[in-house]
Amino acid sequence: MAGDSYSSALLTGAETTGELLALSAVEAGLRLTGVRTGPGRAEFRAPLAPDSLGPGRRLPPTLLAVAADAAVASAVFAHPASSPTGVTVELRVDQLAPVAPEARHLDVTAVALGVTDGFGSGRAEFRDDRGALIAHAVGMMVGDSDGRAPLGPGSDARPPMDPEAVRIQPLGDGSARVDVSEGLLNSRGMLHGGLLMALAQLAQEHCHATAGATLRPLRLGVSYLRPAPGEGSLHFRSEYVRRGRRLWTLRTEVLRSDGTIAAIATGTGAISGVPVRA
Ligand SMILES: CC(C)(COP(=O)(O)OP(=O)(O)OC[C@H]1O[C@@H](n2cnc3c(N)ncnc32)[C@H](O)[C@@H]1OP(=O)(O)O)[C@@H](O)C(=O)NCCC(=O)NCCSC(=O)Cc1ccccc1
Repeated sequence: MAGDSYSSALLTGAETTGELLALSAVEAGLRLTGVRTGPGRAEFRAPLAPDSLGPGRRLPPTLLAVAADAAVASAVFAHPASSPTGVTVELRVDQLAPVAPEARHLDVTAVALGVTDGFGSGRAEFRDDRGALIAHAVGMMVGDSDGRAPLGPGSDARPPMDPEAVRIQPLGDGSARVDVSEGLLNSRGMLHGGLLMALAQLAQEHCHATAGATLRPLRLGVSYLRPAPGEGSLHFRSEYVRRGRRLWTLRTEVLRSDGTIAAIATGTGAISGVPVRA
């Protein structure tokens, strides 16, 4: 399958998204597999290695963000009223609870909430294998109904992504740089939307560390304004919106090398370390 196999596999009546995700480099690198799909619905599963969890037994940011994007996109593009292909324009993830110590896999279930005039919204629930609700995501997709071709020359025929490649280069002023490599691209040849969210999370953690604080992430939302190209570098520039006694909100602009904004990420977290204020 070429090009937009991501969603077309769902529409051609595949019983599972496994065939698709086996070919999808980013999802395969995270061992995220499709369990089943149906009209306006998609289910995914990923193993949870005990040593892969973050502080407070949080889901790894990359798995959380990529699974959110993949699940919501799959559900929306599998909706009978949806265009078969398209892109993510808004994605928000709320982290609700830690993963149970004995949990060994993650189940992600997504449903399309509605598709109208080329736009579709969906919601995904993340549960550990004890059934506990860990996180939820909402997203909005826009279909390719205006006839625009995929960006290309993307391809799914790439080796699985190395999760270690999802990293930022911290800069001294609290901002960060990311060199976009081929392993981070989706089938359209642009930076995978879930990976952009994960990189924004890492960039925000770096900014908090520069401010001397540790935060427990509660919510991260990304607006995808323009495609993030599949080569070159991106600059993640962060600025605090508010620093309260319990909650801090940080806004991160993701800038392309031409200076235009590819995305805006807004994250809210709870202070869990003692902040050092200027
Ligand atoms: C197109 C739209 C969604 C809506 O735009 P509209 O309101 O209709 O406005 P407009 O048409 O003015 O375009 C706005 C700007 O965009 C540019 N441009 C647009 N189309 C193209 C093009 N074909 N090629 C090149 N550039 C294009 C256009 O030049 C303009 O730039 P300007 O402002 O003049 O400098 C835009 O917001 C966008 O691309 N956002 C990023 C979405 C994104 O990257 N999502 C994450 C990845 S997807 C994912 O993860 C899910 C998935 C996974 C795996 C596999 C498959 C899916």
